[in-house]
Amino acid sequence: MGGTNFQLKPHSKIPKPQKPLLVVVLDGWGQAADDEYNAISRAETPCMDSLRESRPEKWMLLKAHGTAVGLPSDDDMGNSEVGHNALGAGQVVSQGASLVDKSLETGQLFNLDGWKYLEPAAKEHTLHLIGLLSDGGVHSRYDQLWLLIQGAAERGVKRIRVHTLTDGRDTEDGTSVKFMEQLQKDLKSLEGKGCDARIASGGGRMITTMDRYESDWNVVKRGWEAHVLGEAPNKFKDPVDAIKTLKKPKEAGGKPVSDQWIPPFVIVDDDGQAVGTIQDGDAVAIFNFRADRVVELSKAFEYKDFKQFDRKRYPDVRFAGMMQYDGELKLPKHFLVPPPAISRTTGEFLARSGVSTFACSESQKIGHVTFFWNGNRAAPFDSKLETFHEVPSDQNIPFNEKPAMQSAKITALGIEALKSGKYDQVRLNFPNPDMVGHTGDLEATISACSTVDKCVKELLEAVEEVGGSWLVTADHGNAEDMVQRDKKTGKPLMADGQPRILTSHTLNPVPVAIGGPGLAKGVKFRTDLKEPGLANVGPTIINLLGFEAPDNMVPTLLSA
Ligand SMILES: O=C(O)[C@@H](CO)OP(=O)(O)O
Ligand SMILES: [Mn+2]
Ligand SMILES: [Mn+2]
Repeated sequence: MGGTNFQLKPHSKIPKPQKPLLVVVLDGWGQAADDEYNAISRAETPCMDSLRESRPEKWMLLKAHGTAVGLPSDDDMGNSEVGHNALGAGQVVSQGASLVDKSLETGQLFNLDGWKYLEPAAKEHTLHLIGLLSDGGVHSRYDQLWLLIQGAAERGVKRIRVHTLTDGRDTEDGTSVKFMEQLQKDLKSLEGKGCDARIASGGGRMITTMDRYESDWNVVKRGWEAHVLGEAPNKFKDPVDAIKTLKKPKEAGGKPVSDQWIPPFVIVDDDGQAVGTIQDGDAVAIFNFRADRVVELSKAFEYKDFKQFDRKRYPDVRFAGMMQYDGELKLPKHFLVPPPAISRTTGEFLARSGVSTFACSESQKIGHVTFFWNGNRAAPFDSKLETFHEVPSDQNIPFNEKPAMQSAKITALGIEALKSGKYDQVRLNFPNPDMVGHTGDLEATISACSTVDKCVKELLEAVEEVGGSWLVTADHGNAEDMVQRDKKTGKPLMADGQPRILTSHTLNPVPVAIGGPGLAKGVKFRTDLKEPGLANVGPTIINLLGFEAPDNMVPTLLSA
C-alpha cells in the first residue's frame, strides 16, 4: 500500500494492447431467472445471451449490492453511485450511508464542525432540512433524518422546517403518503418538547430539486421556489392532503401521478402564508448523503454569483450538506459528515501511466462514468489524455415514453472513438435498463433492454473490426425484476388483482464478460474468488490494458 507513484508496471503476461479496450456499463442490468416480470429475459437480447451461453470462461456474475459495494448491510440494494465507485476504484470503500449511520449512532455528527457551524443559526432562527423522504438508502434514509431532527431538538433548536422530496423510485410508488404521515406524526411529538417542527414544502424528486449533472436546471428552480421562496402552483395546509390530492389530478383523467413526479407544493397557514420560507439568518442542511442529485441545489445556496436561474431572493443563510458532495469544488464548504475518501483509483493510475480514455454517456449518467468512476472527482486527471463526452438527455419526459433514450448516439460516438485510433480505452454507460426500469413500465423496459442489446452488438462488431478487446458489465440490478415479491417465496405480490410494480434497483448480481480479438491469449476469468464483486472489475481493466494492478486494489478477475 501507499506511495504516490502512479506509474503502473507492465503486466508479466498480458502485453499492452495495440488496439482499444471497450468498457460498457449497462446501467441497471442484473441477472435473474426467467420470469414474466424480468424485462431482460423477456427482451430480445441475442448478443448478451450469446456472451453468457457460449463462453463460460469469459462470463461470470458479480455481487453488486450491500457490503460488496460499501453499503451498511446486504439488505441494501446496489445503486449507480456505489456501483461506479467500486468499478472505477477497484476497492470497496465505506459509503455515505454507512458513514452517516455511524456518525449518528455515536452522536459524533453533533460534535463535528458542520453541525457547530449550523447550530447558532439553527437555535436563533430556523433549521431547514431538505432531502428525499425515503427508506431506500440510495440517496437518504428516513431513520437518519429522524435522528438528525431529534438530535437538533435535544440541542435546543426550537424551529424546524422540513422540505420533502417524494420518492417512489427507491421505494414503492405510493409509499410517500406513508412517509409523510410518519414524518408529520414524528414532528408533532416534538411539540411537547418546545420544538415547533413542520413540513414546509415538497414535490416529486424527478421534477423538484433533485436534477443531476445539469440535465435540467428547471427542476432545481422549482425546488428553490417552493423551499426558499414559498412559491408553488399548489398550496395546501396539510402535507398528507397535498400528496394525496396531487397524486390524483382530475386533468389526468384519473391516472395517478407517480410519487416521483408529484408537482411541487408549499404548505401554508390559515392566512395562506407559507409556513417555512427560508430567511436571512436561518440554517439550511441537505440530508441526502448521495451527491449527484444535490450538487445543483448546493450551488444555488452556496454561490453568490449564480446564473443558472433567477433565484429572485438569495437569503443569507448558514448552509451545509450531509456530506461534502464535490471534493474538488469543496462543495458545500460545510458538511455534517466527512465523505468517503476514495483515492488511488483506476482512473488516476491509468492517466498517470499514459493511457488515453474516451468516456461517454448521456446527461442522466455522464457523471457515473466520469465523476463516480473516478472517486467522486469531476475533472479529468489529465485533460490531454481523457475526453469526457456528454450527449444531452431528453428533458422533462418520463423515460418510458422514449425508452431508446440517446442510445443510438452513444453507440455511434463509441464506435467513432474506437475507430479513431485516438484512445486506449472507450468507456460507455447505457442508462436505459435503469432509467426506464425506474418508471415501472414493464413493456417500455423490455424495449429498452432490446435496444441496448443491439447497441452492444454494434459496439462489439466495431471492436472486432479494429482488433480490440472489450469488457461488458453493469452497476446493479433493476430491469431484471419489475415486481415486488414475497421475501420468502419469491412470488409476485398483488394489490387489487394487479401486480405491485417494483421501480427500484434490486439485490441481484450483474454479469461481466470479456472478449475481442485483442484479448491476450489464455486470458480468462479465474474461479477461485470467494465472492467476486464490482470492485474486482477495476484491477481487471488495468490488466486488460497491459499493466499489473496496484496493491491497494482488490484482486483481479483474470487468470492469465
Ligand atoms: O436515479 C437515481 O438517482 C438512482 C435511484 O435513486 O438511480 P442510479 O443509482 O441508477 O443513478
Ligand atoms: Mn445505475
Ligand atoms: Mn437507478
